[in-house]
Amino acid sequence: MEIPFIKMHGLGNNYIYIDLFQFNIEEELLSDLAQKVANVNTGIGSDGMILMHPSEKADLGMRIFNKDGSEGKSCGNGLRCTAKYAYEHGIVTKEKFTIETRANIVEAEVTANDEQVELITINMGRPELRRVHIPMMGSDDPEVISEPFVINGEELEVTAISMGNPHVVFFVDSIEAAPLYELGPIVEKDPRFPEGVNVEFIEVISSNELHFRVWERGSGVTQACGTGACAAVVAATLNHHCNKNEAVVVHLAGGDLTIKWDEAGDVWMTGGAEIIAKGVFQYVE
Ligand SMILES: N[C@@H](CCC[C@H](N)C(=O)O)C(=O)O
Repeated sequence: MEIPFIKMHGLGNNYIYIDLFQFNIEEELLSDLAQKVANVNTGIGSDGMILMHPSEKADLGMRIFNKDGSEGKSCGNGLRCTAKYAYEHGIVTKEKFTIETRANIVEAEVTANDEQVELITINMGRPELRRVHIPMMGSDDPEVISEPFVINGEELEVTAISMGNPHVVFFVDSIEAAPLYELGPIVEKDPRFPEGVNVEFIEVISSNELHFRVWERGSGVTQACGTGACAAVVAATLNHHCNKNEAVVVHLAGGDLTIKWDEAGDVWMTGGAEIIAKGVFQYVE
């Protein structure tokens, strides 16, 4: 089967996008297709696959599949890329519009110059702090803020948050020394997270600046994670390192995002998105 695709990235977090306004794929093929396109040796190579589709509830919809074929519920970098593509390809005709994900409906706003989108701001909605909704097992505390967490025989502290998808945040003294490859895969699959978890390490530079690295559920180390950057700022605020209503620059491996958790409780993410390539994938089931 010949499947038209677009490859896009947000700060290096790259996905194969399929425009389902133009083309349709059977549901039962999606997980296998995601694994095949993402394979760098026998496919195109990416962090996963994203579908952009018509929606009855919003101006358009987006679904994200990780590299291992599992489906995530939200993707911050994917939302900015989807917003850029939708505006530049006439799926939407206004600068402000809505996108439905499996987690929620978000509001996107693009800043364009000569019809080319330069910057995208997404209102990602409210973080979910309740343990049962992250979900995370463990103590009876209803929220997970600086909770002792023993892993690999070491006692660490974690803050856990859902941004529509689960995140666990570790504060480290130096981002260079963050045990990303050592702890990332173990924490992702730890039984305390029944749905798995995205694992983030943060070094606090100041109340307006964080360094950030991520091990993503279903994809491993990526250059950036938009929902992860939002979770990082929420975690840093809950731990009194950052302040509500103040913009925080998050330095990810692939570039910077600006995140703000406002007084009303919504988390705003601003950053860029790029189209890399368009082509046709030869899919063999
Ligand atoms: N890269 C993403 C998040 C993708 C989904 C995640 N791995 C999950 O399974 O929850 C982002 O930019 O937010």
